[in-house]
Amino acid sequence: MTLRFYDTASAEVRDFVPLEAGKASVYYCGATVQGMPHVGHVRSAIAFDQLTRWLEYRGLRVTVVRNVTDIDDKILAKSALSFGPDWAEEASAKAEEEWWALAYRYEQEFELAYDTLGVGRPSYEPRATGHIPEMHALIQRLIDRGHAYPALDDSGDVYFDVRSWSKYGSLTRQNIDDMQGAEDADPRGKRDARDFALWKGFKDGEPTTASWVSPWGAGRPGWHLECSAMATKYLGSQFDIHGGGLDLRFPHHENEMAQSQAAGDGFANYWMHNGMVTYEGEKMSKSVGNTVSPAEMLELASPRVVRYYLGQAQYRSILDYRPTSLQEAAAAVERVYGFIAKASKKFGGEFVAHPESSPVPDGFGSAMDDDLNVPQALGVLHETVRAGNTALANGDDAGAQQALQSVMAMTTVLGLNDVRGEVQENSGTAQALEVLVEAQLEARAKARATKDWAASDAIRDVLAAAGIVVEDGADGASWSLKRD
Ligand SMILES: Nc1ncnc2c1ncn2[C@@H]1O[C@H](COP(=O)(O)OP(=O)(O)OP(=O)(O)O)[C@@H](O)[C@H]1O
Ligand SMILES: [Zn+2]
Repeated sequence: MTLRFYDTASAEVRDFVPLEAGKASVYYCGATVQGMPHVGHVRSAIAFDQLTRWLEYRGLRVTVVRNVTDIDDKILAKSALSFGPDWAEEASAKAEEEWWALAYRYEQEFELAYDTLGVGRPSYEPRATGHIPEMHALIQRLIDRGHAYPALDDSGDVYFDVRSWSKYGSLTRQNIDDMQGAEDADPRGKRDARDFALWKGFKDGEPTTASWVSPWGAGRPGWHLECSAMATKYLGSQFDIHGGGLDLRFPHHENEMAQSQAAGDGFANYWMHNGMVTYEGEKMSKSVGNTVSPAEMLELASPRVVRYYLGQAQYRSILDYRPTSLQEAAAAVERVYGFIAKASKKFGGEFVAHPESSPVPDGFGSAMDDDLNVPQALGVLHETVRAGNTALANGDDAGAQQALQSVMAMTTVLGLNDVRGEVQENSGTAQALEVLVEAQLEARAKARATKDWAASDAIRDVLAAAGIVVEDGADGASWSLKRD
């Protein structure tokens, strides 16, 4: 079996051949921490979390770097607003908030959303502000090779010279003359309006804390440069996969690729881009104001349902948000976890204790190998659940146990068992709950045997109040946790 991914740079699905056998290095663009996360951001992180988990499942040792862009025009502008009369940010925001405090506050909101929804922590999460020397070194290499120049005016900026790099535009297959100008600086200081800022000279009125000394004068780095410097610092001058949302393909990734390759680095071998979460057809975006935050979605559904919903489409497709889609996801999760609960109660925790050591079905594996075809993989998951339920109903213990192990392996590799705030089927909490509820059900059975209906109903009410549903069947009472 071969892993294959769609590579945006070559516009084709390519066999994945890592630079170093048995290893994979992945960099994907993290958040510009200028505001609250929305579920579009989280979908991106879930897509690359699925990639990481799948590479690991296939036996690769994966190094993942996801940056935090903690210095940026938008962060400074938001902080400046907090000092000015127009301040009208979210009620929770403190007035007069320094840019670095604002960035850190939002960084933590992103971390909380990632953790709640089971996005594994990367191997490392560099902040742009911690890598200024590496950025200077990259600018210097570009100047030395004739691909960058200090601004022609006195702004103190340094620009990448797009005309000096013949491959400029190759990631997005654009002709340089058809491209828009870069809007990050006054065009009077540039050789070409498309030249983009590597370094932004300090301007009056900006906070001095957002300024670093450099050979070209005080200032701060440009966004594109930040990612190039951080990716190569940790993953080397050439690495396997660079990821991010499709909206970043141009100009961000085009510029990253141009400046890194012009500096002499091989840079990314594969470029992978997740599709957008849209709301009524339009990209969910802070600037459009059509966002749904993870916290809002988590009021409508449990973390596992939200994770399922955001991760169920193939990562390159558009996910158009409709509130009813959460109900469909909830029903799917209910089917899968209803089976896990029933079967693990019957066969005990050992069948779900080490899901990572059980293999996934072949059909699931080949779907994931094929550019992470999650919808097809989920088809196999649901088929296995159906087969497991049939086996349970027919008293086919071996078949049901096998289905249970497969289902645990599949849900684990999809990250559905790492969400926060759900009782994990294989945890000590689940086992303790099992013992306590069974004791209650035994007491209830005794009460019923002596026709003490008041006592039996009282036990049922206590369990119901704790969110436990009791069902009486031919084989006695069974219980389950009430789900969304
Ligand atoms: N609506 C969306 N759907 C899917 N991925 C998204 C969406 N919006 C942003 N992303 C991705 O999330 C990651 C972090 O994004 P970043 O902080 O740069 O946000 P952004 O694009 O500036 O968001 P916004 O447009 O809301 O300001 C990037 O990989 C980006 O492509
Ligand atoms: Zn980036």
